[in-house]
Amino acid sequence: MNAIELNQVVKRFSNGSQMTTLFNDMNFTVREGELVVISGEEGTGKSTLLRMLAAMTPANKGSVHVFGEDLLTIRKRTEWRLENIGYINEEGVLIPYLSARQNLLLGLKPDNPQYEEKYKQAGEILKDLGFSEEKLDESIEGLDDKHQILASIGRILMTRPKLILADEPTKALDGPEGEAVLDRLMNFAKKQGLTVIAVTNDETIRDQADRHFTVENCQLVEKNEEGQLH
Ligand SMILES: Nc1ncnc2c1ncn2[C@@H]1O[C@H](COP(=O)(O)OP(=O)(O)OP(=O)(O)O)[C@@H](O)[C@H]1O
Repeated sequence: MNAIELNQVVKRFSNGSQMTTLFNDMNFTVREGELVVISGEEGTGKSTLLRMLAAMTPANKGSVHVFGEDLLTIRKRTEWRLENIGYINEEGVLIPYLSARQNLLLGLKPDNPQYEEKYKQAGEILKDLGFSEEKLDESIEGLDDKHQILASIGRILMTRPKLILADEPTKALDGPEGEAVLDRLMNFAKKQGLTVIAVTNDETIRDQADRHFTVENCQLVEKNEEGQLH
């Protein structure tokens, strides 16, 4: 099954008397389990694309299907999003005085029958993302920026999303640090067979992706390794 199918999508915004067209008759298909990177200039609509895929903003024309669900007519939008989408951006929300593991377990009481399983799952996710055993139980405020971002990502992965939409989550980190975080995320997704659409200009991460697109002339244009059209 295709994870994503966009057909003839038009997306525009009006700012007063001015109309900005971001996408015009745009088509985009992603298979389940693919890792896709989208890069390109500021303001071309990359974040808007991710928000359309998360049913957070509708297309003006055309059709948007995610895991077979028609996002223009979907009824239980919030539930669907919580069940299927892991939306990762710069704004991680963590409780600073709790540990990374406790943040992943938020809302779950120790007497919940699922607690033990979730406790184990939280540890596994954080270790897969690069946490050492002792860092799992250190409070968030004692962790470096890289581990704080990884913990935010871990919290999103706890909901077992099928589609990860990552909008420059490592913008605040230095090149190699940010790269290491995205690398962990990509490896996690590959191992779990998750589908990923990541917006980043990091070339190393781009090389790890199955496919790479840029937004040009209101279209998603697929690039090969040399940055040329297929
Ligand atoms: N809700 C909105 N209302 C009006 N205009 C909007 C809205 N959301 C986005 N835009 C406009 O659409 C354009 C594209 O924005 P978007 O954030 O999708 O681009 P981007 O490629 O992700 O850029 P960046 O790399 O800066 O995040 C911008 O000019 C922005 O001002």
